[in-house]
Amino acid sequence: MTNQVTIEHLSIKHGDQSIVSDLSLTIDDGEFIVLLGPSGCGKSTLLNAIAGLLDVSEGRIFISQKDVTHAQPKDRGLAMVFQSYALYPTMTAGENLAFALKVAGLKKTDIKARVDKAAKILQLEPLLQRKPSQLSGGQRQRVAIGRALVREKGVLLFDEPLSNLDAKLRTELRLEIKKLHQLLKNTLIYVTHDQIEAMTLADRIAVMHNGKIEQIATPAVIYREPATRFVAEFIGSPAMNFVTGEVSAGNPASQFNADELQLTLNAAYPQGPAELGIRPESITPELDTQGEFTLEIIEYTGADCILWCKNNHHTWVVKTHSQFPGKAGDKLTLSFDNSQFSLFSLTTGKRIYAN
Ligand SMILES: Nc1ncnc2c1ncn2[C@@H]1O[C@H](COP(=O)(O)OP(=O)(O)OP(=O)(O)O)[C@@H](O)[C@H]1O
Repeated sequence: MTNQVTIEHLSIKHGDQSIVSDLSLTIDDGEFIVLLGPSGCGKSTLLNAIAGLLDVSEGRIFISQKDVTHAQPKDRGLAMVFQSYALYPTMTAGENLAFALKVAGLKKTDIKARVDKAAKILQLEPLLQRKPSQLSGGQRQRVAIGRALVREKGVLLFDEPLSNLDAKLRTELRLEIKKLHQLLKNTLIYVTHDQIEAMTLADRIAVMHNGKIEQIATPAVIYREPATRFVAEFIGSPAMNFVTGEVSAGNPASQFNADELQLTLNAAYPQGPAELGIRPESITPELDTQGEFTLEIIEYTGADCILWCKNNHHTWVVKTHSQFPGKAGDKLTLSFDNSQFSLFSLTTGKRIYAN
């Protein structure tokens, strides 16, 4: 049986407020999908609807080709991991892992086999006798993940599982989740507002905004070819630079003209007003006493330097190597990579593609 998840024209309301509207999405068997978006965009609402924890107003949800739109959570063929762990505090880690299987009436030997297997995968064997209060945050979350694994469901849902952990533990557990997916190949739907988590874990990222999916694509496509201005600005740190101007004809390539920038593009694009977006690492700085840009601030981050450069009242954020010799007040020339940029419509915010 394949563990595909299909969502068709899903709408969810709270009172008369629309939280998710007409959303459709197909998640392939074994795929790792991350739902990413700013706070309040509806990610958890969508996940909870898939889990069966809230009612949907319109639309259908299919799991493994079965219509589960109105099915009980336990009958959907999925298991969920929550941000808050939700472990039973009076039970040991081992009892927490076994609990749902006991309730489901599994034989003792089967329960032990499944608990032992999950404990081995998650390196929980030495901790099985401890209560949650005797575990660290990372260990508790591993128990919570184990509790979902022992149920041996084809679809796993994760709701911001790492957000209660400190940065180092988050990185460690992120890797464990990735390994886990490579090993088990479950279909995995993972909610986060952390773009590093999304970029590193996902086969495809669904970027959400106001209850809709703005773009669903591989991390590389989301980063290099954002479909909308919103996605372009939301993904990447420091954020993409934007400048409003005019695309004019040129043969074979168009020209982009703004007060702050004139750039010959790499191909012919539809003429007219547009917004150009360019990532900080697609701009190359060079010290030049005759340069038109002034270096206002230089930030050293260890691996890189972030430069804040000004011309015509516009500030450009540039990412360069950590050995860059400039200092505040220096004059610069900036070279803009004309193969690594995005153009957006000023009216719709949608990406403008070459003719
Ligand atoms: N029970 C509820 N009643 C009314 N409004 C709700 C309810 N639950 C959520 N909302 C609203 O629905 C919207 C989406 O919430 P949701 O929790 O899905 O967002 P999210 O993208 O997961 O955000 P976060 O990252 O902050 O968890 C928010 O505006 C929220 O205020």
